[in-house]
Amino acid sequence: MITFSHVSLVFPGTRRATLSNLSFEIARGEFAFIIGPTGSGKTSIIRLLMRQVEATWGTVTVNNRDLSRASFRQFANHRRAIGFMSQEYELAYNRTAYENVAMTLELLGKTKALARRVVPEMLELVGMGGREHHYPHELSGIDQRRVMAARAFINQPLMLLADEPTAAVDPDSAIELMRLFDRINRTGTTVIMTTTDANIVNQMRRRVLEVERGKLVRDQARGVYG
Ligand SMILES: Nc1ncnc2c1ncn2[C@@H]1O[C@H](COP(=O)(O)OP(=O)(O)OP(=O)(O)O)[C@@H](O)[C@H]1O
Repeated sequence: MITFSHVSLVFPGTRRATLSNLSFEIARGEFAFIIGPTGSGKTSIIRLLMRQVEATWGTVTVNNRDLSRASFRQFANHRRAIGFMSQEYELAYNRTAYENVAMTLELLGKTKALARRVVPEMLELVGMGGREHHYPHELSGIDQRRVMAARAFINQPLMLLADEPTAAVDPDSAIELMRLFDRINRTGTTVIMTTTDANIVNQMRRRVLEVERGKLVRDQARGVYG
């Protein structure tokens, strides 16, 4: 589903390559952690997948389509197939949990009737059933992340990209969030997640891609943090 083929990324005005000659494949339905120290290039991999940045050399292919050659329409379809969750608390503060999740559907031009049917189901799935009408400030950090996950997943994307989603979450809550990601993964969605949290990587035992100074130094099935 995803192929990085000899991908290098050099940001304009910088001397050192942020990513150097990265090659790997991720199959549909996989769950992969991207680990590595701060500044190693984890977020840049996610940004390449979203085509927020383009490879300087090499190709990033998703579903046999070279992202750098995608037409505007193909790019729009590509972005619709991605659910994204960052490490920021980024719910709209003046909207309820329900409205925050329904917003994704609204942006995609879906009807309110559809939202009324699927949003409560999704909030139930992430463990927020009965709290649809709570505002973000009334929710704990972990519950806000649950709503963020619901928002990223409501469109049933082919892949869920998460950039350090457990940052600033206590260890128990981080594990809970991982159970949720596991549940999402079991529906067939490919999950790719950056993290520096050894505990969750060691508990989940999923594929581990380790980057160090922009190079892929380890690709291990059922890996540990190391
Ligand atoms: N737009 C940019 N212009 C120049 N350099 C950049 C840009 N974006 C990222 N970098 C550099 O690329 C390197 C890798 O950054 P990246 O955010 O991918 O690392 P990371 O592993 O995700 O780090 P963190 O754990 O801190 O998020 C860093 O040295 C960063 O300063």
